[in-house]
Amino acid sequence: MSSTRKILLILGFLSTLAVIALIAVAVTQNKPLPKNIKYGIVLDAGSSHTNLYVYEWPAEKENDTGVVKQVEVCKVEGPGISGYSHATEKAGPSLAQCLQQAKEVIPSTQHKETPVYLGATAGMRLLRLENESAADEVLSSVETTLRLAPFNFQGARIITGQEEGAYGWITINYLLGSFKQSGWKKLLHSLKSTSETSGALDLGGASTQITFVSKELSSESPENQLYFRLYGKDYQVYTHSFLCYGKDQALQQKLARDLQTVESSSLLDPCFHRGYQRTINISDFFKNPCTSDKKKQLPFSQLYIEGEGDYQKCRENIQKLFDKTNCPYSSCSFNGIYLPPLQGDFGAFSAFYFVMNFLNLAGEASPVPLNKVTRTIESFCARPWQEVKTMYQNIKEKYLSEYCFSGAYILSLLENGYEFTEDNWQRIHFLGKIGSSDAGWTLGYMLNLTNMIPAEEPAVPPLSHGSYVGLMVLCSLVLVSVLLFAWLLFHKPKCLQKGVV
Ligand SMILES: Nc1ccn([C@@H]2O[C@H](COP(=O)(O)OP(=O)(O)OP(=O)(O)O)[C@@H](O)[C@H]2O)c(=O)n1
Ligand SMILES: [Ca+2]
Repeated sequence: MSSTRKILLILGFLSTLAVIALIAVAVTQNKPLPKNIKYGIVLDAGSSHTNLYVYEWPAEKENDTGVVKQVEVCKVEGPGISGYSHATEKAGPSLAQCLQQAKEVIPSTQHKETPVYLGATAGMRLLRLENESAADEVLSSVETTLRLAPFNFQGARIITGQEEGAYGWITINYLLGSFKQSGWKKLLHSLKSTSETSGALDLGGASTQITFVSKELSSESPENQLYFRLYGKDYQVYTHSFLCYGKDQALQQKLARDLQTVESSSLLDPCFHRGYQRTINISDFFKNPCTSDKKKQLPFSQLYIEGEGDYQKCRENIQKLFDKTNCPYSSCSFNGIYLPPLQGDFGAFSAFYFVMNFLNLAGEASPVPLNKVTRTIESFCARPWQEVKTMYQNIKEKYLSEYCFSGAYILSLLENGYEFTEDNWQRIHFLGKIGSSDAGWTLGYMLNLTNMIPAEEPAVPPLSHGSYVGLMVLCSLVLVSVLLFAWLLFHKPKCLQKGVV
């Protein structure tokens, strides 16, 4: 064997060894470390009920988008915390069972470091207007209970309508991955220019929020304008929260209007099914800040409501809740509130979803056209109460009896209030969950308070661990093949040489 051949053989052998070593190091050195999971708890103290959410995320990926997910939701028994205004000391203890559930989900070694937040929404905003000291007592009762839990208490407060709108928008766009793409996805998205955000529509029991990115640069109404810098991008967002326009309070407002013209203590209501009856107490009715301006002395203390099941009449009745007469801006939704032109897709959640989902109109696969939605709600309202009740025996009577009103109210709010049309109706997507997480303001609230959404894009390697190892292996294999090929080409072994028999 010639000396050059020997050197080549050694070189070939050494490079094969080097490649094997390289692959071994790449695979072992970059093996992901065992997952270090963090947890966070948010209580959504809504007007109709309280939900406790447990979120988890890998500690080392805290600043990435889309890594936080909901692992548990617990529905607190009984009314929302604002419902404890006559027994404020009972508000806190009502949360005990769900806190116990959170203790079981989160490993006990991590209880102390797990932040817990409580945000109260429109029910408590109303209670604060009606009876401030009762609202304070309710909040201090829930604070006492939360401080006694083994978690890291971070506060219990009434959030503003603006915050509620903004955090709902952050939640859905975080979960939909609209904020940030990394690596190849980012390149693909910038080519397709699809990195748009979705607007957020939230319908609660006592308030409703509309939030979306608006191109209208000059802000006519600064209180509706929010600026965010998220993952290195600026967002100009419009938001408004309508107190008293959640579905329960809208019904109260409608009834308060009806009460202005009733002649006796019984009322024929087109928004309830034929055969349905309900009694309301007049004494408490006008204490509510949503109805107090319609206060009227009546010669009876109870109102007997009887359903009529007439969708068209119900729509006309509800439409009166949206005052379109005065607009001090270039454009308005209703009640003189600024609304820039609607833009982009919208995610509609909470009662928007509960109601449309019940009516099979959420259109999870593809949006249901507006005329079909109208026809469906119209025929649902026309069904007699006995028939509806028999058909849906496992649905709470309170919810079931109001789906006709709610369907008509949702259409009225979207069509008359915000002026969605047949065309852009298709851009509304009714959604309950995105992945495993509920759509709502709680996730966005936690992301903000734990500083998990950076203003600037974090410096991340362009390739994921898997792609990096894959590329290493591929390059190494190519290298070995080239070397082997070169060796074979220049130093054909005897057995491959022509003429050797
Ligand atoms: N399966 C369900 C669940 C809830 N609801 C109704 O939907 C409304 C809104 O519920 P939710 O979004 O939970 O409101 P809250 O958060 O309690 O109210 P707010 O946000 O205004 O404080 C309530 O009237 C509730 O009765 C319903 O019709 N069907
Ligand atoms: Ca809510």
